[in-house]
Amino acid sequence: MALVELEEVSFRYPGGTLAVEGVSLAVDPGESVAIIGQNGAGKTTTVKMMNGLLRPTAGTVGVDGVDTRTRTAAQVARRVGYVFQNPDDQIFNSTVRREIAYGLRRLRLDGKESGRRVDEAAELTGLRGLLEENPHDLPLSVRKFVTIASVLAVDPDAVVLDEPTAGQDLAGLDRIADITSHLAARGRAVVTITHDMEFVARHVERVVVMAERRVVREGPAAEIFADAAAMSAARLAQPAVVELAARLGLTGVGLSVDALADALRARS
Ligand SMILES: Nc1ncnc2c1ncn2[C@@H]1O[C@H](COP(=O)(O)OP(=O)(O)OP(=O)(O)O)[C@@H](O)[C@H]1O
Repeated sequence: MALVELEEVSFRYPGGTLAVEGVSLAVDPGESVAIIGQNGAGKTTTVKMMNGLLRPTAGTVGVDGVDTRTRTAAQVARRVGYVFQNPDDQIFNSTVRREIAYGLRRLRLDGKESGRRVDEAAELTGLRGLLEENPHDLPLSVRKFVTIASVLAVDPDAVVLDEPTAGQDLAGLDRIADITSHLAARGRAVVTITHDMEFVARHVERVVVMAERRVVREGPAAEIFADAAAMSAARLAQPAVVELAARLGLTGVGLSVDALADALRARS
């Protein structure tokens, strides 16, 4: 059974904007999925429904087969964690330690287990030396890791990362890739919303393309990126390695620079 399943889901904001229309989408335990698409395509609204922050105005969202409408947002968040696009929408505690520990209060863990979870999440996100800092004094790229750590500490079955790579330098990108690998190794599902096609090409298996409120294409990353017409219709740029391979007339090369270099050597 899928861990998260959206069936014919639509969402209209109270102001009247129809943001998502007829979306069906399933995420299996342990899989890594990227949702890509132009601004305003409905990506954030879709994932907010996965974690119970928003309830669909039509259709159903199931987590482990249970309709999210029958659960509180806190109960759904325990299973599907959501890291906000803007850390400042999520952070409100006065130290990094308190911020990471905040979501654990609902889990009624003993002090030792709670401390262990905070330390592990801080280690994974590079925050070990910053636990007593006020998160609001830290740069945006680090605040993003604070929000990731607070979701990791809860250890949900699925983690949704909304634009995790925005504003990150190379070390930050590597750290995000390490975090997603760590989650995969633990059998957790990861759903990433991103405009960073290079990151998707390197680290994500399955891609869902959204355009104008709907899912317009989904499949293995290599297949989607090779479909120039679909990418262009969704107003998305192909990763450089895919575009270069196509221009060189090399097909089926995949998404890695190494594979492209091998294919070129083999041809010459
Ligand atoms: N709180 C809100 N109230 C009203 N309309 C909203 C709200 N949030 C988003 N929208 C609208 O819903 C539509 C979909 O927005 P959404 O944020 O889901 O798209 P997105 O694909 O995540 O875009 P981006 O890449 O810019 O984050 C847009 O037209 C947006 O303006």
